Amino acid sequence: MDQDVGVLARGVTRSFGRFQALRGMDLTVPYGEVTALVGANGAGKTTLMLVLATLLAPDPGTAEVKVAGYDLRTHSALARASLGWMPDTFGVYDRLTAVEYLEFFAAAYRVPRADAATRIAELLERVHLVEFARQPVHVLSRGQKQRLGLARALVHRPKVLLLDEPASGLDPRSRVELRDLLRGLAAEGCAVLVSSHILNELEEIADRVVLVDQGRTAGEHDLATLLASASGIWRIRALDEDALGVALDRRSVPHRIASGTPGVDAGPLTEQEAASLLTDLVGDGVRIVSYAPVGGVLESVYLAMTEDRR
Ligand SMILES: Nc1ncnc2c1ncn2[C@@H]1O[C@H](COP(=O)(O)OP(=O)(O)OP(=O)(O)O)[C@@H](O)[C@H]1O
Repeated sequence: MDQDVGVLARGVTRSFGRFQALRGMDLTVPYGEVTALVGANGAGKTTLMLVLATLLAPDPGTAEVKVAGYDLRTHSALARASLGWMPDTFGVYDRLTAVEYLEFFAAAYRVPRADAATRIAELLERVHLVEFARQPVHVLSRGQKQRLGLARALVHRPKVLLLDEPASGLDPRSRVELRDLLRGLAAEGCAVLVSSHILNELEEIADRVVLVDQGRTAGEHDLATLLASASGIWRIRALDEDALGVALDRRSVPHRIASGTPGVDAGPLTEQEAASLLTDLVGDGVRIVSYAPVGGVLESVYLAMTEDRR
């Protein structure tokens, strides 16, 4: 059964001196899905990623930690060969061209020379860096370097992909492309783990979300279930807001005027309730201009989780 998931971690602990950064982290990253790692600054996301990438040893008390079916404590070289890693900040060798940079990593991962050239051309295409193929890496912008880093992580066709804050330096178009790329890799069977603070975007990328808090896993959720079960406030704008207020009163839906922006905030409502209410309001003849949850679901869950630390 262990072989069937990309990452299986149970009770992972890791200390730096007396400070326990990971206090029992649990995580499953299935193949064919994108799993999001979400948590506040200092929650332990990067530390966990470094452990999974075989760059940091877990403490001896760790119960279980496997990547691609390999126990990291006994078979870390095999695990490393099966995983692609993209750190949040990474060095590039400035004097190399983009192609030379990828050739270097292809050789390090022992990709056969004959395959490497085709693979590199395909990857440059995939991350939209074809025109920079022969340019030295130092001319690339931050976002372009990040895309090169992603190509580097994919050069040996890893089964497990670990990405720490991959969207942080990307412009909106590149983020959409990253999202499509990650969804594509998952569809091809890859197990993808991604950490990010851009919660609304994670909602579109991820199938599952793992919430981490102060070095522990606070919850593992299927995102569709989380979205369906979460109750939130919905901001509604109508051409005639008085008519909207009357209709909401008649249906006993709690609501108030939105502060600092046009519209009415109604709820809390689940997605199901919100969908039914929209149908009812349209049936009542209220002309709706916009209708959307205030903030995302992940954002609400995240804020609730971190509230006591403000
Ligand atoms: N090498 C280290 N030495 C000492 N403490 C460390 C070290 N690396 C991380 N820590 C501590 O471990 C905790 C977790 O850090 P980590 O970088 O994993 O958090 P994070 O969830 O990735 O945060 P962020 O969202 O800010 O990137 C922090 O309190 C940090 O100060």
